[in-house]
Amino acid sequence: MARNKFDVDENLESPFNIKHFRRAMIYIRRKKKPMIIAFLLSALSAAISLSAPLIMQHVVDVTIPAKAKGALVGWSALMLLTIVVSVVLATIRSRIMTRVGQDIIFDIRTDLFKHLQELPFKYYDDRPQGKILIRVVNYVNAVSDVLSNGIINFILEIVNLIFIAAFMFAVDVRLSFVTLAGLPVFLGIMLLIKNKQRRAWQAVSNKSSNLNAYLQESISGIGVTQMFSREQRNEGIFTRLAGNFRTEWMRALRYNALIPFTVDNLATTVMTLIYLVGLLTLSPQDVTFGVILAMSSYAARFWQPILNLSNLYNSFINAVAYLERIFETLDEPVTVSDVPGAKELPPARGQVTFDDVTFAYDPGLNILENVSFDVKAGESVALVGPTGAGKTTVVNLISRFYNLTGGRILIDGEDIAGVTMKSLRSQMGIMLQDSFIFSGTILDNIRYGKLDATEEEVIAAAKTVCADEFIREFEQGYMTEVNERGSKLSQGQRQLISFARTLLADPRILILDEATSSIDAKTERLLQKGLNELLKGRTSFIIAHRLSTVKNCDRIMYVANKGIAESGSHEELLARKGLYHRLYTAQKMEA
Ligand SMILES: Nc1ncnc2c1ncn2[C@@H]1O[C@H](COP(=O)(O)OP(=O)(O)OP(=O)(O)O)[C@@H](O)[C@H]1O
Repeated sequence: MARNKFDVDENLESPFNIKHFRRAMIYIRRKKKPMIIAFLLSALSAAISLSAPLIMQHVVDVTIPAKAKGALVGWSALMLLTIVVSVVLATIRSRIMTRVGQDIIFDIRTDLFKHLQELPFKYYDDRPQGKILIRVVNYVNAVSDVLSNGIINFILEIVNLIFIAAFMFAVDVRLSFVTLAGLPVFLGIMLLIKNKQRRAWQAVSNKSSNLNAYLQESISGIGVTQMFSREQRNEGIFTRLAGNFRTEWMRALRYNALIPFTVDNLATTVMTLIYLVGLLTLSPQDVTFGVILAMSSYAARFWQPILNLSNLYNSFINAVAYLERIFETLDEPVTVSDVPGAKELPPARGQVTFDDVTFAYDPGLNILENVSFDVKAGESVALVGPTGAGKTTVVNLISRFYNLTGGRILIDGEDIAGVTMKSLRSQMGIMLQDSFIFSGTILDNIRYGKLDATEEEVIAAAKTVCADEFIREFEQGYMTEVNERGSKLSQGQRQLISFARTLLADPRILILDEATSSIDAKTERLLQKGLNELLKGRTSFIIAHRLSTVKNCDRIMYVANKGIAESGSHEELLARKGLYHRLYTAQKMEA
């Protein structure tokens, strides 16, 4: 059951959690060196630019009244130099930090992808793909700047603030307190909106996730949409989801905009107060024009880092909404994995035993109950039965795509729960009805079964399963580029490629799930020869609705009522005149 359908929001985690940032530090710490360099460059650049008001004060109060033209030129040149140096330093820092930001994106994304590759089928069963994609692509992008520049700028703005305050207090203590008077008001407003703002950004992340999920689903199902002329209806759904996103975005921005608005107004009020208090206390010994000028410049500078800090705070709040989703994915347990001390499954002979196996996808809803059977090495077994009876489930369990609810599955007497996944799956070949084709050449796609296979081996495998002929008909032959999911190829062609891929992998246990259903009768007859080659000496499980394709199997198991209702050879089952007999006669009559 899909836990997070495209129009169902993912649960919001309620309390604000600083642990997400602490955890993000793992990525940031790896970039400690360039970040320290960037920080020092910024601090230097800030300190240099801070000396400008002091120069200005000296020029207004001393150099100009003394009419010292030479000194004036000297001070002007120094001022220019401070500007040039701070710009150069800022540029170098920006280069370093862009790289750091990209490195952090790279690291998080690689970790996410690695983890996603290990997550069990159950994880993918439960959520729309679009909601997974958005985490790896968009969310990681969204947090990169905060985790790189954001951190540096945060420290820098604090240092900047301390510097400015120190310079300010050095010039005039009274006027400095006037400048600080706006701070409590500002902090009060921040505290008031903090939680609402965070929830608003969480809602934005949910709505963009929903939108993405629907978009992804719509693109995947475009054929069905057009066939059933559902375009208008889908457009309506999309518009609704896009509208939800817009509404939440606007709401979140309202909170964000409130902060600079407050800062701007406070800064203006403070400046006015400085002029007012300054002019009221103006005296040649105490508050000179130079002091007022320097103080108003510092006051403007003092509120600038506060504005920057509040903008950074906005970005942090926004990033938390994304970080919690990213870490949630990284924390998703790999429930189907190697147990501690898992051993290698030795090269298998191929005996498969189900020992009292019970299985449920969703707790309490058993699909198989207390199923036991034993398949000898090299035996070919057909699984037949009504739709939804559990045939695919049986073969998915042999490959350990899911954990059992009860019982054991043994290969050559070895419980598959105790062997490494790699050693187990490398000995199994699975061919599904929807053979997946990756973007790349046909050659690459076949070679997927054995990465070090030579071109000759690939061609030999293709020949065995009768794929060689159609591949050569393409202008580029084996080098023909196919798109993701193989949309350039017919379903049957995709299956033949997948047959070749599996043959190349040379598995001991073979699973064919409706693998021949899309191949026409003529090709299937041709393929039968290849298929016989493929099956030779291997244990095989063949799921097929077309009974004509499985009657030669050593054993036929009729899956029904949460277990194996009938088992025997074609002849035996026909003689029994039970479920299989009924199904077979029904199909014969249809033919
Ligand atoms: N990922 C899943 N999550 C929850 N339930 C599932 C999942 N996959 C299958 N099921 C349910 O398990 C039951 C058995 O499904 P399974 O695919 O094994 O049947 P099948 O016999 O192979 O069917 P078919 O002949 O149509 O391919 C069905 O009732 C199905 O609804």
